[in-house]
Amino acid sequence: MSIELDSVSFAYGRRARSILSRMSYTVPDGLTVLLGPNGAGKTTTLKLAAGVNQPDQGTVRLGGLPSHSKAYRLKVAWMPQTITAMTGLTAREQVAYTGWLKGMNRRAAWDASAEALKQVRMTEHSDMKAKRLSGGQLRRVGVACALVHGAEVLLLDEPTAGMDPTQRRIFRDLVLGLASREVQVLLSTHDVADLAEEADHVTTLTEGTITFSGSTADFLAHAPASVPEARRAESAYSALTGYRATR
Ligand SMILES: Nc1ncnc2c1ncn2[C@@H]1O[C@H](COP(=O)(O)OP(=O)(O)OP(=O)(O)O)[C@@H](O)[C@H]1O
Repeated sequence: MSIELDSVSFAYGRRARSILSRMSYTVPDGLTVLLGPNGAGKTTTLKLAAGVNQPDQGTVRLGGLPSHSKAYRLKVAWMPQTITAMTGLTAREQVAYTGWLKGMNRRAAWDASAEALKQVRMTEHSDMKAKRLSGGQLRRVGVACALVHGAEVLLLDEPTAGMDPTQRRIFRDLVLGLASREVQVLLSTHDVADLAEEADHVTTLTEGTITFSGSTADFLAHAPASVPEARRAESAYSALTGYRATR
C-alpha cells in the first residue's frame, strides 16, 4: 500500500501561484530520497502526503483512504523541518504526548515513547527536558514522535539539516534500519550526498515538477561513466535537474 498523489494541484492561498500543478506521484516502497533545490516544493509535497495540507485539485490517498480522513493520518507520520521542544516536558513526555494526540491511551503512549526513543538511541536522554537538548538530539526526538504510534509511512522533511557528521551517520543508520523493517520512508533533502546511494529509490523535484522517480541504480546511471564513484549521486542529480548539488 502506497501513498498516491493523483493529478494534485496546490497553491498557498486563492490568488497565489500554484506550487504543484497536476502532479501525479506514487511513493515507492522502502526508502525514497526526495531531492530538490530550495523552493522546489519538497515540503509542500510532504505536507500534502501527510494530510497536513489538502490539495486544491486532485486526490491524495493511501489504499483507498483519503488524506483528510483520520484513518489516513493514523497510518502516516510526518516530521516537520522544525521540531519545537515543548516547554516543561521531558523528551519522553513529549513523545508520549504526540502518541496521545494520535489517539493512543496514556499508558500505551508512555510505553511506546520509551520504545521509540530507544529506536533513535535517545534512551539516556529521555528524562532530559526537551528544551535542553541539542538541535540534533531534538531532531531524533522528532523522529521518535513520528515513530511512536506505529505509522506505516514516515515522511521526514530535511531531517539531517544542521546535524554534524557524527549525528548524520547515526541518523543515516537509523533511517536505513527503519526502512528495512518494512516501514515506507520518504525523506526530503537538498543534500544529494546524504542518503541517495543507500536509498532504494530516488525522486527529484524541480520547480514543482517530478523530473525523475526510479530505483537508485537507474538514478545513478544518469552520471557519466567517467565520474568517480564518490561523485556519482551529485553528477546524476545535476544531469537530471540542471542544478548543482549542494552539501
Ligand atoms: N506558507 C507558505 N505561503 C506561501 N508560499 C509558500 C509557503 N510555503 C512555501 N511557499 C512557497 O512554495 C514554494 C515551495 O516551497 P517548499 O517549502 O515546498 O520548497 P522546498 O523544496 O521544501 O524548499 P526548501 O528546501 O527550502 O525547504 C516556494 O516558492 C515557497 O516560497
